Amino acid sequence: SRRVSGSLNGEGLRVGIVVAEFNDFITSRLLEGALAGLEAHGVSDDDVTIASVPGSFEIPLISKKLAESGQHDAVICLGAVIRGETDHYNLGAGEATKGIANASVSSGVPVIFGVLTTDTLEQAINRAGGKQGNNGYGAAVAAVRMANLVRAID
Ligand SMILES: O=c1[nH]c(NC[C@H](O)[C@H](O)[C@H](O)CO)c([N+](=O)[O-])c(=O)[nH]1
Repeated sequence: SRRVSGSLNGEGLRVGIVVAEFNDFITSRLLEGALAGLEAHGVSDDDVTIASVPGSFEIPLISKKLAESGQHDAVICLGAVIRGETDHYNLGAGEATKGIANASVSSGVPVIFGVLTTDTLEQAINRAGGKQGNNGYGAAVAAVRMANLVRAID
């Protein structure tokens, strides 16, 4: 049998990042983590494009546009949907998740889900550079691996 895997070598890869401004106390840290992860894996800063959107609900459209542009080998989506009193949480989180998955499958370009969906701000903080690490960094590693895996398969 043959194994096809996505290498961790990000040299030459072009990566788009869509980051939500809502909860920017959290999302700015996710962005820092993602940029650190890309750099640690050899992606040149010149090959990284960052697009800011108002909130996670707007991520699907811009991630789809970046993916379909043909200018990026992967797109990373960063946001923080924190369950507040409003049921905005359920609507936003579900739509963002579905929209991001659709952007990837419909474009054929890896679109990485780096949107925190937590009950509390503390949980989000812990996943944006706190005790549980930084989800942004993990999203960057997934982006490199998926971009290389798609290249290996195509
Ligand atoms: O990214 C988020 N956007 C949120 N709302 C804004 C939404 O994403 C859109 O930007 C807004 O509805 C305008 O379309 C959130 N809440 O309302 O709770 C949230 O927790 N996270």
